[in-house]
Amino acid sequence: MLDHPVMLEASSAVSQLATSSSPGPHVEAITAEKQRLRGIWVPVVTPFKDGSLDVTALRHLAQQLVNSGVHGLVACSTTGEFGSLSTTEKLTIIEVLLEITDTQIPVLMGLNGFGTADLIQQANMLQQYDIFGFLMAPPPFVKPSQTGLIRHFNLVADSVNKPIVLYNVPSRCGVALELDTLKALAGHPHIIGLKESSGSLHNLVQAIAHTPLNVMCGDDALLLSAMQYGASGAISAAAHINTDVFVSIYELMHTGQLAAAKKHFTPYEQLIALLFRETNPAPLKALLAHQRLVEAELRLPLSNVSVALEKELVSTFEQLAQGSSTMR
Ligand SMILES: O=C(O)C1=N[C@H](C(=O)O)C[C@H](O)C1
Repeated sequence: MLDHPVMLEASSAVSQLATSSSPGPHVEAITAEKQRLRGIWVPVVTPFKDGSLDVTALRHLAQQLVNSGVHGLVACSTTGEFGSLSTTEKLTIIEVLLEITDTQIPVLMGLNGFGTADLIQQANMLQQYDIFGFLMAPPPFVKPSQTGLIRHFNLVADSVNKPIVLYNVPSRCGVALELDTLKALAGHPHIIGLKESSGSLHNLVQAIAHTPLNVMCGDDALLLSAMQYGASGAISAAAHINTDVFVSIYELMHTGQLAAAKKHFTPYEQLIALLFRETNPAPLKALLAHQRLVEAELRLPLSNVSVALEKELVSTFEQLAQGSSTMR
């Protein structure tokens, strides 16, 4: 792969950056951006129709999320089926989300790949867009050591002039970002946050207590507990559904109204469990298709949920809709 001229360039950038780690003049701006990493951020599903990117549905869905008061959007994350998207499709998605948010709401971009040099190259191309920053997990399948991860993330962070939000999701990556690794990475001026999706409240609390990172809950079922312990908000796939309710829950928690937040959140617990019973985003797409927001179409190897789960999702959603007139 390194024979390609662009890859050679990126590889030499890696060697140069390995010895330097000086923050640039944009560091103060990045510190200000940290204030924006809060609230309910939605990792937007990628709508497909007859095998192609459904730009009309994406535009409509994004507009609906913005109208519902969401604090940020994430493009091309796990929920966005990044692994099945071409570079051209990723750029179209970014363009659509930036057009709809019109600089009013930050858009984070999933930065995914296997090798450091490749990620640096991708990041340099993507940062020409007016995105907020990058959401970055450890490379899946590779299982680097924690030392390797620290060098990897620092080199990518050195090469960009935008914020990076780390993404701890060992179930998908095969390796965790351990606390000492987070502490080390938090020293980089561009690394401002963590999406904690290990499913462990303990890990989330440790990251909040021992690092300066803004910690976003990445496990929808833990939203309330995470915020009780000081999470800045959530990057929540479930918040595609009745987004305004999730925004209200965040606002209530943010203002210390736990009982009221609980009253809103409890009815959603069953729906959240169903949304993750089969691999996200298949259940979510089934429910969004029921709402006629997207087609129930995924790209292989992801496939549609079972008929039984689809029925359960729809009936749980309808029950929520019936109860919502009193809750909203
Ligand atoms: O794509 C995301 O961002 C999220 N992905 C998680 C997953 O699919 O494992 C779930 C979380 O709600 C957000």
